Amino acid sequence: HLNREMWFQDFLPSNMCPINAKDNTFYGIMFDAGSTGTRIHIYTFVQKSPENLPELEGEIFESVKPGLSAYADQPEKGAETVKRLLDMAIDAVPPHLWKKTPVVLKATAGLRLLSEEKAQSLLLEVREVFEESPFLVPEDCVSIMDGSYEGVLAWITVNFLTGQLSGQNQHTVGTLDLGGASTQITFLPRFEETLKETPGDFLTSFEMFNSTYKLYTHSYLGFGLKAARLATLGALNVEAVDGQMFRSSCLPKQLEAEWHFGGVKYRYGGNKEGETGFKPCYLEVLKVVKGKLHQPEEIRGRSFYAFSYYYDRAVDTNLIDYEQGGVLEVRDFERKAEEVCDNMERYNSASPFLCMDLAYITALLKEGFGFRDNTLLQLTKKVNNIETSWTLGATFHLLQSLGITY
Ligand SMILES: O=c1[nH]cnc2c1ncn2[C@@H]1O[C@H](COP(=O)(O)OP(=O)(O)O)[C@@H](O)[C@H]1O
Ligand SMILES: [Ca+2]
Repeated sequence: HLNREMWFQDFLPSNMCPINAKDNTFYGIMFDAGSTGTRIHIYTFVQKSPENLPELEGEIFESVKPGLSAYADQPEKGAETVKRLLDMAIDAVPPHLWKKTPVVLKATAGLRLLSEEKAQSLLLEVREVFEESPFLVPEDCVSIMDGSYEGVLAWITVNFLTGQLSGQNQHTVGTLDLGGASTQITFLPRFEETLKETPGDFLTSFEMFNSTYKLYTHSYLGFGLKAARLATLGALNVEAVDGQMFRSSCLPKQLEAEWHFGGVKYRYGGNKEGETGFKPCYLEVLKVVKGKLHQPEEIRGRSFYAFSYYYDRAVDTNLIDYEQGGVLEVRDFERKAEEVCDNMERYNSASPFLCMDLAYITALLKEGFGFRDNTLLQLTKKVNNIETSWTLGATFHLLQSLGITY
């Protein structure tokens, strides 16, 4: 369970407090070592006077691909990618504040799936990079984050940015994060019934503004979009993948190609002789999710914020605008999956996995979590120009635990 500190009361969304003079600026650096990429988030906070609350002023964001787990056998090279991103922070943070600016890296599903030994040697190399930097390096500066934190911290970010964690009328929103290797669902249950019928390890409590929030949250390892591709192909947890050809009705008939994920090379292709298209494809992806996820009744009637690969695939298929995002219904993903899967030749300039990805997203939402066709999804990349990522929630926690904010 999360600790029950009240770490939010010192922060207000910057749009709620007009910014005047920058009397006192401070920074926090959070690295997201995701399964498909490594990202740096450099947050700027302004504390105008001791009695005023610090405000989140802005963010500098940069990312590199692939993620650390692709360097499982070359940890030093992996750490080098982190170093290059950290050099950005050297430029962004004024020298006199370097020593007061904490830097932390949290890894998610990519490293969770590696062997303990390989993951630890990667983290060790990153730690050395941090220790050689001029920044404040806390004791626990590099780690693999627990999946339940990932969901809760993203929920905090979104609800903080939308102003739901302050003031009276709090209408918190649930969050859906679809990563490469894992996926998270998080919401604040409104009904006693939900708490009763939910397994204990899906509930996480914490306190803020003198209220205790008991969140429903779960991270499904192996249910991220890229892990789901492997599962659909039947290549997940297969010992000797070398040379083996994995085929699917979700891929263009004539396709034969190679794909690298998590340091492993996979050969995959279409159903040359057999069926292709939405119907057979949906049956394939259904096997990956059916009966594998907990379905809280309450989410059927609620709307959710969705980001990461939900956002990316909606952009790729023109369901939403890249800059604006937008509101979709679950059935919009299904319609688009049908359109793409039944016309793969027309979409062959896009990723060969587009049909599989859309079919999987549809199956995950409908058959996995149990959402309705008309459940509303707010697709969001940024709120007030800040990335919707667990990293902001993690930075609040970090600053509070270091006593940088009171
Ligand atoms: O800061 C961010 N802003 C927006 N999207 C992000 C951010 N960080 C990660 N993503 C999205 O997350 C997805 C990749 O997931 P990731 O590599 O984090 O896998 P994981 O969460 O399973 O470890 C991509 O869709 C990527 O665009
Ligand atoms: Ca992620």
